[in-house]
Amino acid sequence: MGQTPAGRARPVALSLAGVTASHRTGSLARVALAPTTLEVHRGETVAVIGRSGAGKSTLADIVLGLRAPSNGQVEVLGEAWNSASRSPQRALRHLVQGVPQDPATAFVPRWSIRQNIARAVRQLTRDTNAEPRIRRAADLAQLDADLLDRRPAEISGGQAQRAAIARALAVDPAVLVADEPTSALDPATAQAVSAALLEVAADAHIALLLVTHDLALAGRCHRTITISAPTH
Ligand SMILES: Nc1ncnc2c1ncn2[C@@H]1O[C@H](COP(=O)(O)OP(=O)(O)OP(=O)(O)O)[C@@H](O)[C@H]1O
Repeated sequence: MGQTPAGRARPVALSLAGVTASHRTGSLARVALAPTTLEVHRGETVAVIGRSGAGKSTLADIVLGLRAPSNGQVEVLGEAWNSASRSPQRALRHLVQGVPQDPATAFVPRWSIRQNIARAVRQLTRDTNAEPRIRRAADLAQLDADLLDRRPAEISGGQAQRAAIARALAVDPAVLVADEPTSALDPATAQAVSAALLEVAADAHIALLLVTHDLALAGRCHRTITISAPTH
């Protein structure tokens, strides 16, 4: 258990120990992430900054379970989550959710936002009654409930990003990974969506890993870690 800045003890949601990654191009393996060790508690917001190419998105993908690390372990709520020899177990998948740069990638275009979120709930939890989860998640993400019956293309970019946050929240994650989630939005909308994300993490006791180039936004997180490009 650790102390959050609010002073309350909260469990560790995400733990990385000596995690590295390399990308293979043909026969050449190139180190993409220098050894990274990190703990994030429930309700804690951590900004991930660093130069272009330093490995921030690689780190985000490893935490999301989208790629395996070369070395080291990732644990979620104390359970083995991702390593070179163990990919994420299906039963734990709901625990780590992503908020993508482009919310369109989170949704099936021909379905309403409600149907999209209901599908995520069905696939990732055993809950057969998605509606209360959808309403709570929309409320937390500050998404107007009237927009739930529209298709992704029928809402604005900022609303779509709130819908993507709601989709992630509906399955009750312990960890949220947002990789430059507001880079496609105008400054005022980006500001509002970022504020909503930080509030969500606190309100739903979620560990937030926020990859950003925006130092002002990083300054509003509890903590910032800097990823440095690996030395070859
Ligand atoms: N699919 C890939 N195949 C080969 N190399 C890759 C691949 N994706 C990323 N890399 C390399 O891995 C390193 C880390 O890339 P990554 O995308 O994680 O950086 P980043 O810090 O997120 O950069 P940015 O801020 O520009 O988004 C870079 O050297 C990049 O060129």
